Amino acid sequence: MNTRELLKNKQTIVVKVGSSSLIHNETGNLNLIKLEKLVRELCDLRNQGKNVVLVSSGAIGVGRFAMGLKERPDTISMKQACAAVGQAKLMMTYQKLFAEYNQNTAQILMTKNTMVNNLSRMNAKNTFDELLTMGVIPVVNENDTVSTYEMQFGDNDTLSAIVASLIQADLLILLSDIDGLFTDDPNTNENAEFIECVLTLDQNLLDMAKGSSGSEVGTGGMATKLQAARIATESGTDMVIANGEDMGVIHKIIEGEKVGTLFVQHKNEDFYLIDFIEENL
Ligand SMILES: Nc1ncnc2c1ncn2[C@@H]1O[C@H](COP(=O)(O)OP(=O)(O)O)[C@@H](O)[C@H]1O
Ligand SMILES: N[C@@H](CCC(=O)OP(=O)(O)O)C(=O)O
Repeated sequence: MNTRELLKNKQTIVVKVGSSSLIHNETGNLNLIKLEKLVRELCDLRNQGKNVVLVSSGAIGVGRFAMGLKERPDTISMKQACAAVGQAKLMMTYQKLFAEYNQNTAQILMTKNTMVNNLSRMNAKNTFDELLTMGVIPVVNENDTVSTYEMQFGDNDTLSAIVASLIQADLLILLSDIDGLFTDDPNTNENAEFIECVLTLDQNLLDMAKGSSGSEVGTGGMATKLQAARIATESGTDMVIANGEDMGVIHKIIEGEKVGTLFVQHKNEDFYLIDFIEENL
């Protein structure tokens, strides 16, 4: 059986969706068609008996639109205020859409402290485990409203890999505005070539990922996605980066189709998530 075929057997799946996949670039408002399709795909995974966690960005972008801000907020307090407005709106929209399929959801907002503090981490893990046992889909985001630099993950690519590692998920899917990893940023280099599968994350590969985002609302570009790949694969979780333009890509991945870039897990017994967070984030 090839590596793609093995994705059919994944039982606990974390799906991360970036702001660029949820928000219309032209207007800054929510793309309800995409959200609706995302929700349908996730509910179908639940119908297949799989455990599902959604890590959703978009709080700051949605809040910015609601407040009528033309520019990206650049101060911490402005970002926090936008996130406070936007997270509530985002969650309200998710709950409405999930309710159409009778699917319960829960909101989990995390900071770096949630992970580095032993008690908080254990509480978070217990909550995830209990929710998944009850068939709920947790919707996770960074707690941007209270996060300042010292306690921030800073991007949801990293956060989603941390969540996948915490709950020992067997697959992490990052949905972005790009088909996967290329040899260079295809938005600036037309000769960039698509990479279908990555077995080893070496320096050569890390150098291909540029940090700047391709959209008005995204954060971190490809660099944070490769950092996520390191956390996931060393924790024993396969990871796929795919294009969220068509949310149908989720079932294609689970059916073993060759879409997106697959990073094959190679569990490293010497990889300690908390050490990694303290040393790198
Ligand atoms: N090597 C690379 N391969 C693919 N995309 C890259 C690469 N380097 C940089 N990028 C950029 O990363 C962007 C995706 O990241 P980002 O905008 O943060 O999306 P998201 O909101 O989905 O997290 C792409 O649109 C692309 O411009
Ligand atoms: N926590 C922030 C998003 C941070 C982030 O990583 O954004 P993205 O690059 O769009 O996944 C928010 O909800 O606006």
